[in-house]
Amino acid sequence: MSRRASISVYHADELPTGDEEARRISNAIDEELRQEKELRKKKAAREVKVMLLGQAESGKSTLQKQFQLYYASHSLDQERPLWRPIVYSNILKALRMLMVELDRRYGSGTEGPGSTPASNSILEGSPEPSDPLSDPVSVYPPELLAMLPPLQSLVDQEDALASELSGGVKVTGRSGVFVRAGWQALITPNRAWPIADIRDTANRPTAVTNLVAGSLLHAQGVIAQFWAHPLVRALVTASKVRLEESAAFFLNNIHRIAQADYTPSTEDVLHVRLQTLGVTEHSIDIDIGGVRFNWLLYDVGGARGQASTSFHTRPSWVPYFEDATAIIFLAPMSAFDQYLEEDPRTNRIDDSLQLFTAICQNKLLAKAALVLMLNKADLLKKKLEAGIRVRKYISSYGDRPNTYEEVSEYFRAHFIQTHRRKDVSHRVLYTHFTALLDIKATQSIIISVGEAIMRQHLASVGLS
Ligand SMILES: Nc1nc2c(ncn2[C@@H]2O[C@H](COP(=O)(O)OP(=O)(O)OP(=O)(O)O)[C@@H](O)[C@H]2O)c(=O)[nH]1
Ligand SMILES: [Mg+2]
Repeated sequence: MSRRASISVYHADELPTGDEEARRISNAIDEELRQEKELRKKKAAREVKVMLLGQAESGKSTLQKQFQLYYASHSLDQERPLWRPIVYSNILKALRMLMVELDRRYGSGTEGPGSTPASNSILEGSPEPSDPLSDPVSVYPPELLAMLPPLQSLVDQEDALASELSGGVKVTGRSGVFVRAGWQALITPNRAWPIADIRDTANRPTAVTNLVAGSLLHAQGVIAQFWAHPLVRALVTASKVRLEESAAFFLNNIHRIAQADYTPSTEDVLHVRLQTLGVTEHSIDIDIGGVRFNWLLYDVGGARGQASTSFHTRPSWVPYFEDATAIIFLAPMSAFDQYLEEDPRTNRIDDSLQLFTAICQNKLLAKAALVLMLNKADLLKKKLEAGIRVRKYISSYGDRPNTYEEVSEYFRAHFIQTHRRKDVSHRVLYTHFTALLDIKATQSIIISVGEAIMRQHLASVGLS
C-alpha cells in the first residue's frame, strides 16, 4: 500500500479558538481587498480615457474646448476671463509678424520697424505682374510709417506678456510661443510630462495683462487703420506672412476686444491659438442614462519632437495610455498647401498620414477605438474657392476636379486605405468631416462620436 504525503489544514470554521482573532483579522483583510478591487473596477468602468492626437494646429485643443462647451459649459464660462491675455497675445504676435515683414520690404532690414527707411531698398525677387506688392516703392508709405511707433510700443510688450502667462518660463527658440500658465507647477515625479490647465492660472499676476489692455484701448484706431491698409491687406492676401489662422478674426474684431471690460466670447475662446506643450489632461463628468462617467481627455501637443509625434523616437509615454478607450485623430485638410514649420520640406497632409500610420501600427494602442476627424473643412472650401489648386502641391491628385467634394473624398480615401493596410487590430474606423469653429455642426458630431466611444467602453468593461 503506497503512502501519500499530505498536509493537514483547518477549515476556517475549525480553527482552534486561540486563533479566532487571527481568523477575524484575515477575513477582514480579505473583505477589504475584495471591496477595494470592486471599487477599482467600478472606478475604471466609470472612467473613459480619450486621447486627442494629430500634428500641430490640427485642432486638438479646439476639440477639447468643444467637448467642454457641450458637456461642461459652466466651466468654460468660468475660464472665459483667463483667455483674455491669450487673445491679446495672439493680436500682438500678428502685429509683430506684419511689422517685421513690412520692415523687411521697406525698412533697412537691420533696424526695427519704425526706423528711418533705407533710401533705396527695392523689393526682393522679380515682381509678378499681378502682384499688388510689385510696385517698386523704396520707402514706407508715410501714412504707414506714422502708425509704427504706437504699434511698436504695443508689440514691445509681447515678451513680458508671454512671460507673465507662462509664469516666467521661457520657451527657448520659439518667440511668442508659450505654454498654458501653471503647467510647470504640475510636473510631479510621477508624471513624465507637463500637465497644463488654464484653471491653474487663477492666481497668477495680471499686471502686464492690464498694461496691454490699456495700450490696446489706446491704440485700437491705429490697429484698425493698419489692418485695413492696402499694403497690409496685400501682404495677407498674397500669403507673404504666415499669420496664424486666428489673427484675422481677432484683428477684424479689434474694437470689441480693445474695450476695457472685454471678456472673451465663446467664439473668441475657440479661435484662440495657444500651442500645447506636452500632454494636458482635462476631466469632464458626463451623465449618460443617469450614470455619471468621468471622461479624461488627453490633449497631446502636436509639434514635431513633442509627445504626439514621437511614436518613432520617444514612445515612453505611450504605455500610460495602454488602457485608453479611444483615440481621436485630427487631420487638417486645409493644410495641403502648407509645409511643417519644424521641417519645411514635409507637406502637412503627408505628415498627417505618416503620423496616422504610426498610430494604426502601435500595438500598445491597439485596443482603443479609432475616430478620424478630417478637420478645417471650412478653410479647405475657402482655399479651393480662391483657386488654390491641390495638384500643385500633391502631384498624385492629377486631373481630378478641384472641388471640395472631390478633394475631401480623396483625402478621406487615403486615410481609409492607410487604416486598412496598417491597422494592427483591424478595428472599425469612424470618420467625420469637421469644421471645429462651427459650434452647431461640431456639437452633433460630438454626440455621435461620444456614443460610439461609450459603446466601445461599455463593451470593454463588460457592461454592455
Ligand atoms: N477655420 C478653422 N480653424 C480651426 C479649426 N479647428 C481649429 N482651428 C483653429 O486652428 C488653430 C489651431 O488649433 P488648436 O486646437 O490650437 O491646434 P492643436 O492641434 O491643439 O495644436 P498644438 O497644440 O500645437 O498641437 C486655432 O486657432 C483654432 O481656432 C477649423 O475647423 N476651422
Ligand atoms: Mg493644442
